[in-house]
Amino acid sequence: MSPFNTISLVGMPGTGKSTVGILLAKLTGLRFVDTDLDIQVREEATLQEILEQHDYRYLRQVEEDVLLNLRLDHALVSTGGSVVYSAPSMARLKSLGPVIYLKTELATLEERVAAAPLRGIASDGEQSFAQVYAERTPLYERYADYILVTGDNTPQQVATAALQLLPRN
Ligand SMILES: Nc1ncnc2c1ncn2[C@@H]1O[C@H](COP(=O)(O)OP(=O)(O)O)[C@@H](O)[C@H]1O
Ligand SMILES: O=C(O)C1=C[C@@H](OP(=O)(O)O)[C@@H](O)[C@H](O)C1
Ligand SMILES: [Mg+2]
Repeated sequence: MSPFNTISLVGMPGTGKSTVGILLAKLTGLRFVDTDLDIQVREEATLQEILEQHDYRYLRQVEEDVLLNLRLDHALVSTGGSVVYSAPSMARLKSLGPVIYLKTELATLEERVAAAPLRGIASDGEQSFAQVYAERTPLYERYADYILVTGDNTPQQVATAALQLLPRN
């Protein structure tokens, strides 16, 4: 039996929540839940289609509905970057277990996101990526139980470092 119940990863798009999350699920013996995928199944549309057919506020609302209703026990939860705009979602995640903020420098994130132009961001289209980073950083820091700076580490190294941060029951 895993010594962990629920562990959540938060952070900017491109920081590695999904990539590191599945590796950390394997290291901890937890199920892997990527809330972005549950949003897509619920809406029968990709995130990009949801953003095109509605707007970022709608995506944030769906994200909150999914976060509040999804089964999250014994799960490593990779969230979408906009989850921190929902206080109820963050309260639920924090009540279930530690929240780890994966922190990556802006320039690295910009490169990763530019390499995948169809991954949408749930923010006002008028905002630059740097403005979104500045707006969200204090939110990630506020909700984080642990802050893990990813640096130049590989996803496997980040997952191993995350495991070392966590207390065991
Ligand atoms: N530690 C890392 N080093 C190099 N590339 C990474 C790292 N973590 C993630 N990536 C790459 O960055 C991109 C975004 O990763 P992803 O896991 O989808 O981020 P998120 O879920 O936080 O948006 C992917 O192409 C992934 O392979
Ligand atoms: O940060 C954001 O606004 C978003 C991040 C995406 O997830 P990742 O953080 O996994 O890229 C996804 O939830 C959606 O496109 C909105
Ligand atoms: Mg992701």
